[in-house]
Amino acid sequence: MDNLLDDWWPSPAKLNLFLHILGRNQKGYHLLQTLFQMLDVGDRLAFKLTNDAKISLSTPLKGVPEEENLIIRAAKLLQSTCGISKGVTITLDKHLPMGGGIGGGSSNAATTLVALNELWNCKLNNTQLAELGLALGADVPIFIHGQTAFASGVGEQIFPIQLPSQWYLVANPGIHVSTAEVFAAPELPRNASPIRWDNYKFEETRNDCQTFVTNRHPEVAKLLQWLVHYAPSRMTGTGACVFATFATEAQAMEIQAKLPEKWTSFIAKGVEQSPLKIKQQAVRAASDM
Ligand SMILES: C[C@@](CO)(OP(=O)(O)O)[C@H](O)COP(=O)(O)OP(=O)(O)OC[C@H]1O[C@@H](n2ccc(N)nc2=O)[C@H](O)[C@@H]1O
Ligand SMILES: Nc1ncnc2c1ncn2[C@@H]1O[C@H](COP(=O)(O)OP(=O)(O)O)[C@@H](O)[C@H]1O
Repeated sequence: MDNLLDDWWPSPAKLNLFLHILGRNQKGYHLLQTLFQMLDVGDRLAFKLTNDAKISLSTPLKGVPEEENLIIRAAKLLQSTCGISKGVTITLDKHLPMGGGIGGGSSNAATTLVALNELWNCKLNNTQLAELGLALGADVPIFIHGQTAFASGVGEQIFPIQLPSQWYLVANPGIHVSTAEVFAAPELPRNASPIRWDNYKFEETRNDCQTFVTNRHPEVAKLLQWLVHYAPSRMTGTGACVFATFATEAQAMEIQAKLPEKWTSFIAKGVEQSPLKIKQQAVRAASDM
């Protein structure tokens, strides 16, 4: 792990170990039950404060205009909410595939809110930060709380849990799936019965977006068929990434070594507390000293 007090702030990935769609709210957003598994790997961001009010990103993302980048949007939202006169230049070290269902954009937004809350001394608590973050994306609150958790509502009602230690091989079919496009599909099932968290078993759950996405994108179906031969596997979020579950890192590495080269992949450990939460606690402890 990086030095907890260096300039980098982690921006980890998540998996949805299952995703059930229960219905829709008045705004048309889907009401879900899901299990967010925090991972120990992801992007990282660094923040250099400036004395003018300008907010900029020194590492633009291809295909994402600066004003639409969730990092810039998060920084501007916090700056205006807290009446901050300082600015910041942000550096993004991007590793996570975009549009993969592993939450990269939402995680980047959450890391920006958490880091700048400390660096600008805004003094918001995590509940307030999560409320702000929800305006940027449904997945931002879970990354602010930074804990593996069951979630309901649009993902903002969070119930942290402990899972047995697990390793994941996360594979990318090389395509980008739009969340908005999946949720706009008329054929998506939207009538799941609520499950009780204390009865959770992976094999009794599913991802309600998976059939639609695998029908629409045969490459996701092929990848899933390949992985499921070796380990329990499923699509995460609205895709396109797929994960396979293992008890040890060595088992995950063994299957990764067999994965056809056309599919990229990474191995991650499932963690109870995200690297961002651990960094936030370390920075707060250091400033209390
Ligand atoms: C479905 C999930 C599960 O983790 O996965 P991925 O996007 O990571 O795959 C998320 O809740 C996604 O959250 P996020 O990616 O932040 O979505 P948003 O930007 O808020 O929404 C994009 C669009 O998807 C639709 N949307 C999103 C979330 C939701 N619960 N119901 C919806 O109908 C809305 O049309 C919205 O305009
Ligand atoms: N900082 C960012 N990182 C990644 N994607 C971003 C970012 N800011 C805006 N986006 C936009 O959000 C979309 C979804 O990205 P991402 O969160 O990685 O996927 P998903 O929601 O499927 O996990 C991207 O295709 C991109 O257009």
